[in-house]
Amino acid sequence: MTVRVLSIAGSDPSGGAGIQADLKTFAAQGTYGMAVIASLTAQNTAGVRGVFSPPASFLAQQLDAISDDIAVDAVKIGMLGSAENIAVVDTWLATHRPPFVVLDPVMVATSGDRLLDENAESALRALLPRADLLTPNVAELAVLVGDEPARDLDGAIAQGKALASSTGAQVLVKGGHLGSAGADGDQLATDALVGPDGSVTLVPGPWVSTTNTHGTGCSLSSALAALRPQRESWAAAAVDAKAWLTGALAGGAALGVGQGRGPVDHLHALFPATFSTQEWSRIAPIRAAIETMPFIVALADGSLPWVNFRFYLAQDAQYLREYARCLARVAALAPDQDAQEFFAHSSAAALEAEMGLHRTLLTAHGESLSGIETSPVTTAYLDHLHRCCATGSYAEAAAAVLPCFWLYQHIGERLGVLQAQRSSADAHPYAAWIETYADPAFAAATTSAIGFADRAFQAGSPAERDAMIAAFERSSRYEWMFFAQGTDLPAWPV
Ligand SMILES: Nc1ncnc2c1ncn2[C@@H]1O[C@H](COP(=O)(O)OP(=O)(O)OP(=O)(O)O)[C@@H](O)[C@H]1O
Ligand SMILES: Cc1ncc(COP(=O)(O)O)c(N)n1
Repeated sequence: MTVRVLSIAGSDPSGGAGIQADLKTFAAQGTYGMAVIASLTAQNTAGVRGVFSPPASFLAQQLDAISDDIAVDAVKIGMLGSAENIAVVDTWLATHRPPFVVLDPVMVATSGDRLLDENAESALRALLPRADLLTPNVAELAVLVGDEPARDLDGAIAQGKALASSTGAQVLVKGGHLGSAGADGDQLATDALVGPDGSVTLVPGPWVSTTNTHGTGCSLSSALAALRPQRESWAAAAVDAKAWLTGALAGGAALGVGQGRGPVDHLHALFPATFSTQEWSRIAPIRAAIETMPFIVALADGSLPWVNFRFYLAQDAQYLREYARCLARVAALAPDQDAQEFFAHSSAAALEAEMGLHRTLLTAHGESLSGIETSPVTTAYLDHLHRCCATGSYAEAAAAVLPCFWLYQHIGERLGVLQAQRSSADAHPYAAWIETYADPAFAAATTSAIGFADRAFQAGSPAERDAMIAAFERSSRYEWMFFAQGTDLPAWPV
C-alpha cells in the first residue's frame, strides 16, 4: 500500500514553500500526499506580502474530514499562523495521532517576514512534546530555547540537546546557514540529529552554491515525514532526505523561477537533468555577470546613455544579419521538418522583427544602420557561430545558436518585470527593446529552441554532445562580451 502523508501547513502561492512544496516532496518520495491548509500567504520568491488565517474551526473541519476517511501514516506540521490553529492541531494530535509526527516550528520566513503571531509562541512551545521530530532552523532553535542564535554547528547542537531533553522529541539541527568544513577543506552543510538522551548523529552533505533556497526547511521536514514510514529510523530517513534535498538545491537554478531566492527542484530525480538544465546551471556565473553588468543595469533603469545603446544596436544589427544566416544553416542541417521549419522561421524573424526594431529605434534618433564597422567582439562571436554552423553537426549548430535565444529571453523577462512595476507615466527610453524580448511569443520560440537542442543531445554521439556543451558555453560567454562592449570596453570608433 502507498504511504499516506499529510501536511498541515500554510500555502505559498509561488509554489516553493508551504503545502505546495510539501505535496511535491511527498510525490518525489513516492508517497500519497494530502494537505490541510492552516493559513494562506500572499508571497513570492522575494518575500511575504500578506497572511490570512481562515477560522480555526475550519482547520478542525479539514482535519476531521481526513481522519474520518483516511489512515494517515505520517504527518508534517508546518506554518500554523495562530494560537487558535495550534490549539486545534493539539486537540487533533491528542485523538488522532499518526505513527510519525514531524513538526517544523515555522515562525519567520527566510525573507525575515513573520509567519506566526507573536502571541502564539508559547502555544507552539507547548505543542512541541507531541512531535517525534522537530526541525527548527538556527533562528527558531534559539527562540525555542530562549538563547541567542548559535554561531556554529557545535553551538546549535548544544541548543538542540536542550530542546530535545525538554520536549522528549528528536531534534534535527539544521546547519545549512552555518556552514562547516570537511576533512579536505570543502564547505559542508552539516545537519545533526539530536536525541532526548543527548545522542548526536551527524548528517553531512555538500554545500550547494545557489540562491535557490526558498522552502528548503519545508521540503526537508516533508521528506522526513514521507521517508520515515519507509525507513528503519529517523537517522536513516534523515540521511536519505538530506541527499534528496542536496539534489533539489543543485537543480533549483535551472527552473528559472522568480527574481528573488528561487525554489528548489523537488522533482529533479523524476526528470533527470537534460542538456539544457545542466547547461543553464553551468552558465550560472555568466548569467549572473550579465544580470549585474553596468550595461544591463543601466538598460533596465533607463539611465543607459543613448551613445552606448546606439553602439550596441549598431553591433547587434551587424550580428543579426549573420546570425540569421547561421539559423538558416541550422535549418539546412535539421533532421526533421519541425526543426527545419522552426529554424528557417527563426532566421526570417531575426531579419524582419528584430532588425526592424533596430531600424525603428535608430530612425527615431535620426540615425541609420549604414556605414557601421563590425567590432572585434561582434566579429569573434560571429566567427564562432559560423564555424559551428559550417563545420559542425546539426546538434553543435543548434547548441551554438541557443544562448542568443535564451539569454535574451531571460534578460527580457527580468527587465519586463521591472518595467511592469514602473508607473506608466515614467516613459522608458528603451521600452520597445524590452517589450520585444519580454514578449511571450519570444519565450515560446525560446522554449522550442531549447527543446530542439535537448532532442539533438539525446540523439547525439558522445563527440557531438561534447561539441554541443562547448559551443553552448562559448556562445554564452560571447553574449556576455557582446553586452559588455556596450559600456565596459573602450569605445570602438564608429
Ligand atoms: N546552500 C546549501 N547547500 C546545501 N544544503 C543546504 C544549503 N542551504 C540549506 N541547506 C540544507 O537545507 C536544509 C534546510 O536548512 P535551513 O537551515 O536552510 O532551514 P530553514 O531555514 O528552515 O529553511 P528555510 O529556508 O525553508 O527557512 C538543511 O538540511 C540544510 O543543511
Ligand atoms: C507557507 C509557508 N510556510 C513556510 C515558509 C518558510 O519557508 P522559507 O523560510 O523558505 O521561506 C514559507 N515561506 N511559507
